[in-house]
Amino acid sequence: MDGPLTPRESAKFIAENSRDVFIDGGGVRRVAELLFAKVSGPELDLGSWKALHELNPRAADEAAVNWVFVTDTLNFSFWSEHEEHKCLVGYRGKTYSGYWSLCAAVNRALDEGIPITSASYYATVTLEQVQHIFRSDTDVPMPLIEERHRILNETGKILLEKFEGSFLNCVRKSEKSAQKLMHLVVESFPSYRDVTQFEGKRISFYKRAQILVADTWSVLEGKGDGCFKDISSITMFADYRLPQVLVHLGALKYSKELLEKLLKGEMLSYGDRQEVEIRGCSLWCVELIRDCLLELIEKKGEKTSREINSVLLDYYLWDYARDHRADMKGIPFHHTRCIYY
Ligand SMILES: Nc1nc2c(c(CN[C@H]3C=C[C@H](O)[C@@H]3O)cn2[C@@H]2O[C@H](COP(=O)(O)O)[C@@H](O)[C@H]2O)c(=O)[nH]1
Repeated sequence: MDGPLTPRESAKFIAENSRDVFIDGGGVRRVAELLFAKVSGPELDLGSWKALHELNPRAADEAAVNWVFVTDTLNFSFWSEHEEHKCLVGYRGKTYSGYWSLCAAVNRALDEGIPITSASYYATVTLEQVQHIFRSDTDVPMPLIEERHRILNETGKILLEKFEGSFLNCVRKSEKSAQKLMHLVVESFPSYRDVTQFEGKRISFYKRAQILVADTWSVLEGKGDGCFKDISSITMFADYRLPQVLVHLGALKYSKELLEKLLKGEMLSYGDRQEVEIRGCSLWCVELIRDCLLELIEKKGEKTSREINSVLLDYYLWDYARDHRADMKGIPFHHTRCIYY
């Protein structure tokens, strides 16, 4: 049986058939212009992955690659039903929420001498140990903690069996191809198989596999084993924050019916038509923004040796969403509880 459409093909197909989510051409151009002003700045640069984020590893060694692997294996579903009542993790004097609470908990465990990034440890870690490692400073635990435990055991065992316990061996098997690495990850690790149906076709988003490839590229600083010649083929990562920021910036629009549903905080299930339309149109929207930005650079003759790709645009927009949380208060994000994003 053929594999699913690639994430890019999936997104195009969804955008062409979407009923409740729409891409706004004017908004796409405005976001491209916002990004054009940053094109020579520090944010749209590979180095920002370390420079702007104190919890990310400083090193570019095997331990750092294994830090990225365990973190992206658990990189899903941090949202809470009530924004003011959520999981928080204090680390080195700062309090972290959402995705960063995961990274803070991993670094706290390492400081406590718990080898949470070692497959030989997390392949057999117990639920109680996982609950301790990812404990919250509030009475709201990290969501899906049992699923996180199951996935750690499953993923650790496979990494030991197939890749001698180190994700760097998986990277090296991909011969510096981002696509080969993404597919090797999806074939080897079941929890990364972010695949569903739309209008009778099998489609893929591979959100965690794509961000894993991107974060591996970033932690290795685009050099050596991380010098992926085809990194530009990786698309944005279809999570629940990017749609919110794209609506906030006017590049994406929801139908009245869908907006009302989201404002009520109604849950959407993984694979629901509207959930797929939100993820697919967001992905396609970022592809169009990238195309528009590259045209602007060409037209205005902005001399930049720098590579502009969907990964760097995604990182920038995700960080923008983080930094503009207050401005985005009125813009709902869709609530889907799953292990894929
Ligand atoms: N599209 C996209 N989705 C991303 C990320 C990241 C973390 N990447 C950072 C690390 C290094 C880079 O420089 C990035 O700054 C997490 N997520 C997703 O967001 C959601 C969590 O959101 P909140 O509840 O607000 O923390 C959840 O689905 C999670 O899977 C990204 O970069 N892009």
